[in-house]
Amino acid sequence: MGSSVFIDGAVGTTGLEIAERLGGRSEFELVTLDEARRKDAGARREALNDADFAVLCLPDEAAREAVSLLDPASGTRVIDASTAHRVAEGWTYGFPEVVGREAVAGAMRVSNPGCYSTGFIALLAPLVRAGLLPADWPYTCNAVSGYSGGGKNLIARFEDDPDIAWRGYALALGHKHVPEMQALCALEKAPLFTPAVVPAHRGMVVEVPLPLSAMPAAAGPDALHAHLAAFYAGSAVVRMGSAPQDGELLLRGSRAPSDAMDLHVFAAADGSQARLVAVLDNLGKGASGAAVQSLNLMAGLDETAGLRLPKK
Ligand SMILES: NC(=O)C1=CN([C@@H]2O[C@H](COP(=O)(O)OP(=O)(O)OC[C@H]3O[C@@H](n4cnc5c(N)ncnc54)[C@H](OP(=O)(O)O)[C@@H]3O)[C@@H](O)[C@H]2O)C=CC1
Ligand SMILES: CC(=O)N[C@@H](CCC(=O)OP(=O)(O)O)C(=O)O
Repeated sequence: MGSSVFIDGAVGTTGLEIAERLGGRSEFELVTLDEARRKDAGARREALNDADFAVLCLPDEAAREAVSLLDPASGTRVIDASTAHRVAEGWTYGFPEVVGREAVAGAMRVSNPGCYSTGFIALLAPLVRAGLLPADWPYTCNAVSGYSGGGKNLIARFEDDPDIAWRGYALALGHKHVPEMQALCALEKAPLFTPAVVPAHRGMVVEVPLPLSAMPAAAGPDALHAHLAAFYAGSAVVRMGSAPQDGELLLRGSRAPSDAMDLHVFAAADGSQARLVAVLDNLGKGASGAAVQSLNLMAGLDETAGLRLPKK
């Protein structure tokens, strides 16, 4: 029999997609609670402590509660999809390509990265750590997400009001992903992050514009591209994207679900400016795909088992 996996929040957007990726796999035995008991603290406590792995697909408060229901002696290993433990002590950040596969494989507590943070960290962390971009620069990050990134409530909002063409938010800055973006990239200053939602169900584009000629100690675009390509050479999930046709990058509303992430380095011909761009699925590498990748590693399996990795 496979390892038991309890999904707390199994009927939510992220939970359903994790269950889909685990369904039919003999290495795991899925445990969920029925409708009458799924929010019952006693039933959740029992399921959490009985499972080999618990995957929390809950709002932050409910995720904190789930952790408080765990008996440390139970040995249950946890993956939390919420923001609650991303920079918390004792938690491993579930981005194996960046923190190391062994760190995730051996962890008891793994915090799944935020969707926007996944794109930002994939682009910047290797470059800043290698000294190809400065750690003390005030970076900006512009991003758009499909509305499933906001879970059931935002899905309902966009489906009820098809007239919304663009929704800017976090207008007072300080979006909840900023602390993990700053910490994982070892940045001295918090990035200025401007997220927005577009009327597509899934998919996202995360961009870091770089005024290279104004930045002290910044490498040129070719060196940035070469370093990212080498850094992710061993990954089937994070890839360098192919050059867009006709000079445009499109996010299609009909995009199929994907657990891959494609990175691009676009640059001015004279190398004075560049745009680092990550294209991913908020429900794929941005949430459920990332959780399954970490779960695979924690269970000692091939990290890509059960993932949806389309050709470029
Ligand atoms: N959607 C995305 O693209 C991403 C989501 N995440 C994170 O993943 C987590 C889940 O998000 P998402 O799936 O989108 O959200 P949803 O709102 O779609 O689902 C959350 C689920 O949790 C259930 N729930 C709430 N409180 C409790 C409780 N006390 N006990 C048991 N179940 C509870 C909800 O129940 P009910 O159905 O009754 O409301 C709902 O089914 C969040 O922390 C989110 O920020 C992270 C990255 C990307
Ligand atoms: C479009 C949208 O609303 N996106 C969510 C982030 C989704 C995500 O990554 O969730 P957690 O960090 O909560 O786990 C937001 O900006 O709050």
